[in-house]
Formats: sequence, C-alpha cells, structure tokens
Amino acid sequence: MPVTIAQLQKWKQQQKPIAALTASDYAIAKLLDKAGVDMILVGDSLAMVALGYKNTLPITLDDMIRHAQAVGRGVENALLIVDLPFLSYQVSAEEAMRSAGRVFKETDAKGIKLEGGYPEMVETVRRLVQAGMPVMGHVGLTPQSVHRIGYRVQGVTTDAANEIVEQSKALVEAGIFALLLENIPAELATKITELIPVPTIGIGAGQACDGQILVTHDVLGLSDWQPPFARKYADLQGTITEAIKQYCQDVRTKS
Ligand SMILES: Nc1nc2c(c(=O)[nH]1)N[C@@H](CNc1ccc(C(=O)N[C@@H](CCC(=O)O)C(=O)O)cc1)CN2
Ligand SMILES: CC(C)(CO)C(=O)C(=O)O
Repeated sequence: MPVTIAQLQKWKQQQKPIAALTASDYAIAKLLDKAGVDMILVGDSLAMVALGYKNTLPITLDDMIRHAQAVGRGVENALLIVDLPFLSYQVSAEEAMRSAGRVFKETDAKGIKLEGGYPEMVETVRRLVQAGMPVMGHVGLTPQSVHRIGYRVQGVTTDAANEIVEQSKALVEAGIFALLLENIPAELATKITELIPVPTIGIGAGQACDGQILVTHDVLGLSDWQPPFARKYADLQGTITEAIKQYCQDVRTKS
C-alpha cells in the first residue's frame, strides 16, 4: 500500500517513526522502495552527490524534474517528495506557484519541499497550499543559504532557537504537511516536535524527531564527503573499486 500524507499525520500520533532517504536515479530508488523506505525525497543535494557540483545552488528546475521522473519510475510505495531548487521559488509567490506546478504536472510527486520560514516564504507556502499543492517545510540549516550561513549548526543561541520555533509555527499555520529540521541541537528539535501537530523529519537534529532522513549516497558510502552526523551503513566506494579492478584485470588477462 502506497504511503500517503494523511498516513504520516497518523504515524506522528501513534509515534511510529518515519524512515526517509533521498534518491536521484531509477535503479537506487527502486531498491529503496522495495526495501521499505517510507518517504523518498528527490533532494537538491543530488546537485552535489549525483552531479558533482560544490553546493546545491547550480541545479535547475529542469534538472530536478528530470531526476524526479527517473526516481518516480522506480517508486511504488514510498511517498515521493521533490525539492524546489535555488531561485525557482524565492523571487515571488507567483514564480513559486509556476515552479511547483511544473513539478506536479511533470512528475509523480505527492508533495514539494522548499527552504525557509521567514515571513515572505510563509506567505508563498500559504499560496501553494491554497492552490492544492502539499508543501514540506525546511528550517534550521538551509543549504541554499550556504554563502550566508555556511553548514554549521543553527539555533544554538536562545534568540536563534526562538526564531526557528517561531518559523516552524508560522509554517504550520500556513499549511505544511511536514517539517524538515536540519543540523539543529537535539533539544530544539525535541521542543519543535512536541509543539507542532505535523511530523518533523530530522537530519542532524537528534533522535526525538518523528522521522529521520539521510542522503542515500552517504548511507551507502558513495560520497566524497559527508556531514558528521550521517551514519554510514555500507562502503560502496570500496565495493565498487574492488569489483571494477577485478573486471579490468579479467579483461587485461583475457580471462
Ligand atoms: N553528501 C551530502 N551532501 C549534502 C547534504 C548531506 O546530507 N550529504 N546535505 C546538504 C548540506 N548539509 C550539510 C549539513 C552539515 C554539514 C557539516 O559538515 N556540518 C558541520 C560543520 C561544518 C562547518 O562548520 O562548515 C557540523 O559539525 O555541523 C555539511 C552539509 C546538501 N548536501
Ligand atoms: C536531505 C536534505 C535535507 C539534506 O540537505 C535535503 O534537503 C536534500 O537532500 O537536498
């Protein structure tokens, strides 16, 4: 049975944790889905782990849609969410509507995710939700702001923590169905998770969140570098290197 947005709300009440991962291609997405992942995010981190860019800023809406289509062909059960890339939604609510609208018209996405909880973005979220598009929020460390805030932990001072709490409440009031909390102290994530009625999905935000997400390339040991909080479950760099060396040797020895 496919996972639905309504189900996520129920799982929060039942305290059933949500297991989410990112995906950027058909083959891996199909494996994640068959292994029982609840939510698959076509995250703009694919700009780094799949396309080799230094940060998430260069990826375009066309790129995101192309990858989302490939992932969508491999997903049967997981809830498919697609990130809006940098500058496809910040300029105005109208542009955000057109960008998000393209994602829903051209892919099998059940929801979109965008970064930020400042007042203008809250109004954009409200417009998207009013137009029928489910939105997942993302606060704390928002990687599209890397040039302003870097990748360090957010919400450390009392003022910064309070601001993230206020942004979370405002996004909920605007209609988000879930909230991603990235790289914030565990106590702050616990507080937000207890405070808001929609599921929180954490990455580097402690164990109290309603769900967890990691970048699949990090989980599988395929990334050049990864955040300190990303737990590695396999060493595919090693496995692939050994397999390919063996193949090259077999060819060269004509075996
Ligand atoms: N592959 C990979 N790439 C990614 C993400 C990921 O999940 N994995 N997520 C996004 C980037 N997010 C982070 C979050 C934390 C860190 C990180 O490294 N943080 C250090 C401090 C770094 C600093 O001070 O500069 C810390 O201790 O918090 C790096 C990228 C996009 N790219
Ligand atoms: C998983 C997460 C939160 C990492 O920043 C994301 O949004 C992405 O993959 O683009």
